[in-house]
Amino acid sequence: MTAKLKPSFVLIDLDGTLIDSVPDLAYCVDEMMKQLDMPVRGQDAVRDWVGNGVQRLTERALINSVDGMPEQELMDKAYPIFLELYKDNNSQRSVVYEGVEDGLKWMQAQGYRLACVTNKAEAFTLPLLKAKGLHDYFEVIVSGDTCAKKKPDPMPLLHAADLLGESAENALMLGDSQSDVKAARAAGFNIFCMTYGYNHGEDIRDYNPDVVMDSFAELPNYLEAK
Ligand SMILES: O=C(O)COP(=O)(O)O
Ligand SMILES: [Mg+2]
Repeated sequence: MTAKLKPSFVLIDLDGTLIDSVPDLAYCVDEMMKQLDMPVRGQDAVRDWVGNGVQRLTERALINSVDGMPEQELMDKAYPIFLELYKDNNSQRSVVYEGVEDGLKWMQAQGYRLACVTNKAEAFTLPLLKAKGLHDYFEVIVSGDTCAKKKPDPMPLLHAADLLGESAENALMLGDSQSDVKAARAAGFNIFCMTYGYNHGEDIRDYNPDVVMDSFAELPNYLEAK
């Protein structure tokens, strides 16, 4: 990409983009597995399973695979255990990526309105953003259970645009996964992706985002003041 963009507003993904939440998610997955007398999965496996919400993460942990479904009976037993654990272990092990806070401040100083759009359920999104001091950067927060559909569907992105009262045309999404790229394309947004995030073990470059960045510190290379 050569010319700098001047998007109408900026939507930002949470897990793998703003915050490395895998340490807490993996802790909860492994504690759940122990309670079920099943083998623990570890952070490396969990990192490849994040991005489609906590229900899908629980299903993947139970079958130890990104694809497929567990027996309903096992899921019915496991999911409430995971929810209870994640309620109490939502942020203490999670870390805001380097450069993120300065990048958020920089975008605001350029005149950009910011929204967060995540597949994480609202009961976990809001406490995590608050605990990490990021909540107040966002005018709008759309969680995984805010709309009838999650990313990769464009619905949560378009809902955020609606809540901001902004046109979806020429908006920008910052994300880390193929769900972010697909949702952004379907909504007609530009999409920049972070190399450090989670994309089910695949290189995000294979999904052709407009820009691939190693840090929010690179944003001034691609955005001009509004
Ligand atoms: O999988 C989740 O719970 C959330 O993932 P996201 O913040 O990257 O959308
Ligand atoms: Mg993500």
